[in-house]
Amino acid sequence: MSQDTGKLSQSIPPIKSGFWLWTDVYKQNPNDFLSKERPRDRCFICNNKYSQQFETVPTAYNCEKCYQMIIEEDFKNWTSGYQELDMVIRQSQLNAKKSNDMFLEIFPFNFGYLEEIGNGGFSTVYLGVIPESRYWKQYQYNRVVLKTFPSNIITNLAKELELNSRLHCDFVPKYYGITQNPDNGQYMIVMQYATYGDLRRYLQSSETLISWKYAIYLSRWIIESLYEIHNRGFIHKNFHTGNILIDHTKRPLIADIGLTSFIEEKSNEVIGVTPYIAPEIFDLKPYTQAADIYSFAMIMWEFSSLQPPFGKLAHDYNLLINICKNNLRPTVTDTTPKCWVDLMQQCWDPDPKKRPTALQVLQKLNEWYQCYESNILTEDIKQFLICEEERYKFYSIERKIEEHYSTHPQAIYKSRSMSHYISLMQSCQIDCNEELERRSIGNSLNSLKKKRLYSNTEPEANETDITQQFDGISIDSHLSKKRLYSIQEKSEQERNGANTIQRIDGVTFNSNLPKKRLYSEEQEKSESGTNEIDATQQINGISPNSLLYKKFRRT
Ligand SMILES: Nc1ncnc2c1ncn2[C@@H]1O[C@H](COP(=O)(O)OP(=O)(O)OP(=O)(O)O)[C@@H](O)[C@H]1O
Repeated sequence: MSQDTGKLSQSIPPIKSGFWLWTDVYKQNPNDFLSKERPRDRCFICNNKYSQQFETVPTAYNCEKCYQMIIEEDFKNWTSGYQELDMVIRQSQLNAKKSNDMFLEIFPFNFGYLEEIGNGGFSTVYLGVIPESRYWKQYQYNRVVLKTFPSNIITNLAKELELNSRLHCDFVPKYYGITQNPDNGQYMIVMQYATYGDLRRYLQSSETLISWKYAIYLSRWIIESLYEIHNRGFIHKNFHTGNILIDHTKRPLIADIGLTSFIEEKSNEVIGVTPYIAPEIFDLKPYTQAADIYSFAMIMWEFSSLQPPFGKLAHDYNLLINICKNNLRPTVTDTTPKCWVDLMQQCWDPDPKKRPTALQVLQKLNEWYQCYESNILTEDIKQFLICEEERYKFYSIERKIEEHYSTHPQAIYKSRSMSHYISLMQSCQIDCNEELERRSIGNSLNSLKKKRLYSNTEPEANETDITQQFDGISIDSHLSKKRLYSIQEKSEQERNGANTIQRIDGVTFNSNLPKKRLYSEEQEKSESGTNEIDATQQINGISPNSLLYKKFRRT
């Protein structure tokens, strides 16, 4: 048997075992096979009484021992071409105990006409018809989704399959196995087709105006699914409305579990859709489940506005800086009940520790849903009812206007690597830290001078921070602004411009320090021989064009 060839064995020989015995009998006379006369309490192969009945379709009521034997016997007859993939498929087959348990297999590439129905950051998604497979009968002729997987990340495919089989439950789409396109060698996942596509498109589709009641219903399912994921110790890490699928019963399913968990192993690799990524992730803080809650807040906002977050803005470095450093969040719409806003705002709190857990959000949404269902008019439900009407009036007109959905050409809702932005932010952070460090040295050296400066003001009372901004990045320096100001003459402030903006290498530095006043103190200090460091800045070794700096240099 060839391993790691990158080629799926297309001609899998039939095996002479219980499977084929079973399928042969079934093929010849399915009614006979399923007839009542057939002893249901005995294994079809060894005829022994079951200790534990196995209901998996391929074995149809074999005992565990025979099931295991048949499965293992068949291992030598197929390969995906990759050992790690084979391992995952084998394990899923051994683990399958009930008919709806994950049972992965290799499908021949014979899915009829493939219709492209979507594409994400890394895959293209097609709709096809499942062929007759080696084991399964029940899905035959059903529509399935084929999702491409670049062959250079076959480990991801194995990981995604493994995680899906480990997580297997009814809130993730069912995975049936893999196939390979013989024309280009591309591997594809064969998975359940979610009839209504992804939630982003579903919210925007012209036929459905999602009422608040339905928004609560859907978000309750979504958070319950997230809770299940968290409860199993996972973090989704790429939670956005493109990865939430709506099945034929209009229930949400959480997709892309495996890919996102895989990212965990590459410590610095952050992949996702900008508006849904929690700000702390850009600060290279470790992923926690609270990051998923932040993403959920964006999904809540999407329910309220029927638009993707930050759709009118370019998803660039500027936006990131505003989100991470200025706590920029999407604007709350008028037709959103206050209780929804409150919960959403808690979920997008910049401090991950202050965000509620999935369970807490679930409890809240459950409470709303139950009250709504039973017409219990709590204060929250009254808010929903008022907004329901407003929402209907507003969106029935607004949604017809194309502009409502039009997004900025640089608003990107496909997952992509954030490494570039993270390095940019890190280098800026380093500059800022260096500046702070420099200042703290300066401050301690300044202590003598400050004592003198403050001597004619009240102690502590006027203590405050000076906030400086590098293009929106706030740096709190622990200088005493008010104190400094209090000894400042107003006219002097006006003359020298208290708010000095310097632009260095495209980075705006906005210092509120009264420079001249400081300078005069600096000058005194310099003259007295102390190594004074001023309140102006040096970034990346480029000196600002400030009077204070120049004068200081001269001294
Ligand atoms: N099982 C499915 N049923 C129906 N539509 C699907 C299914 N899987 C994916 N799609 C559609 O294809 C789109 C892209 O798929 P998917 O999100 O899995 O690709 P991706 O490359 O992993 O995306 P991402 O950008 O999130 O990484 C989805 O947003 C959805 O519209």
